[in-house]
Amino acid sequence: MTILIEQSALVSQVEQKDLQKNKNELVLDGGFTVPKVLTSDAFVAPEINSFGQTFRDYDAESERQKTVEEFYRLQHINQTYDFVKRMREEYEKLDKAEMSIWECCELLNEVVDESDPDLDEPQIQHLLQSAEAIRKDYPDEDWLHLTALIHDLGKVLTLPKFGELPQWAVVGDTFPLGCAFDKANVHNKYFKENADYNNPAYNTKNGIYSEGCGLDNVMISWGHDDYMYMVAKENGTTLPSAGLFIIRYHSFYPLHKEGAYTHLMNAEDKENLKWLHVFNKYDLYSKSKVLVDVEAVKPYYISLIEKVSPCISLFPCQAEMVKLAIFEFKSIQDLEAAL
Ligand SMILES: O[C@H]1[C@H](O)[C@@H](O)[C@H](O)[C@@H](O)[C@H]1O
Ligand SMILES: [Fe+2]
Ligand SMILES: [Fe+2]
Repeated sequence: MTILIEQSALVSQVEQKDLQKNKNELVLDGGFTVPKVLTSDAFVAPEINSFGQTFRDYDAESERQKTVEEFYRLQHINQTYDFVKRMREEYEKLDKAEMSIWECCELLNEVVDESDPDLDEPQIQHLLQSAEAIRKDYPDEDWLHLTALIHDLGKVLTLPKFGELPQWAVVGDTFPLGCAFDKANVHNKYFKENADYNNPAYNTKNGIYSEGCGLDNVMISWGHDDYMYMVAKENGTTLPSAGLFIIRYHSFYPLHKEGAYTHLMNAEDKENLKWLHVFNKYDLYSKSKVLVDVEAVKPYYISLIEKVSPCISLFPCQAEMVKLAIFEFKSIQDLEAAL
């Protein structure tokens, strides 16, 4: 996906020095500032989710609780250092299929995320709910709208055409491998059954890493975050590094919400984390049973996509997909026909 972000998106904010004292403004170390526009239409984060619980309550009795806990049991047992290494190698191959970003969004009509206690709607709704929410408060930051729109696109990995990976290999919070599992991870008791748990090379605070090594050097559990980051990089994206950081680490709740594993971050990670904190509010609290009218907002997102990227290359992992990948697919229909 080639995403061209107008330089002015960030630079123009420098001129807004007179707003710098406004507490609704994000001030970055580089001197860039991004005002949050407060209008009567501002996004208001709800206190409870659609199931009557507080958000991200993994123990509250609800219709989702058992499914979600079983998801984390499987995720914590199966995501090992070796597994992540294998998945990265598999997806780093340049085999590709092409489709438009919007076509890819529509595929998420078929995906419901089993790890999520707050939402059981098709994921296309989540993409649009989060993008619409962030758009309300940051109307001029189109790179943020786009980041929200694509941040969970990697969940297509659960679909047959993309390898039909089990949910534990695609969704849920992420965590590092190669160092000790932190208690800040939800349902962390299931790590005891992970093959890495008793490996002395991996079960100390730093494990195979050194303090401040930077998250880029850390093996994080495999899923839609890292996959989408890879897709964006391979497609030569020009999204700002904060956008890429959001895509890559938005599920790393133990770090961005609980402050665990922060000793692995470097200075650039710390800078980008500010943006992830901004983004997280819209990612989490926009989850709702009040659905976005897809057809009504489609023209805006199509124009946004056209502005930045007409098509996106995705990396399938199944053997038959790899064979087919020597062709360039212009649309999902072509892909289906070839299958
Ligand atoms: O259940 C959710 C969902 O899978 C999100 O897409 C992910 O980013 C979150 O971290 C996770 O808690
Ligand atoms: Fe996500
Ligand atoms: Fe999300």
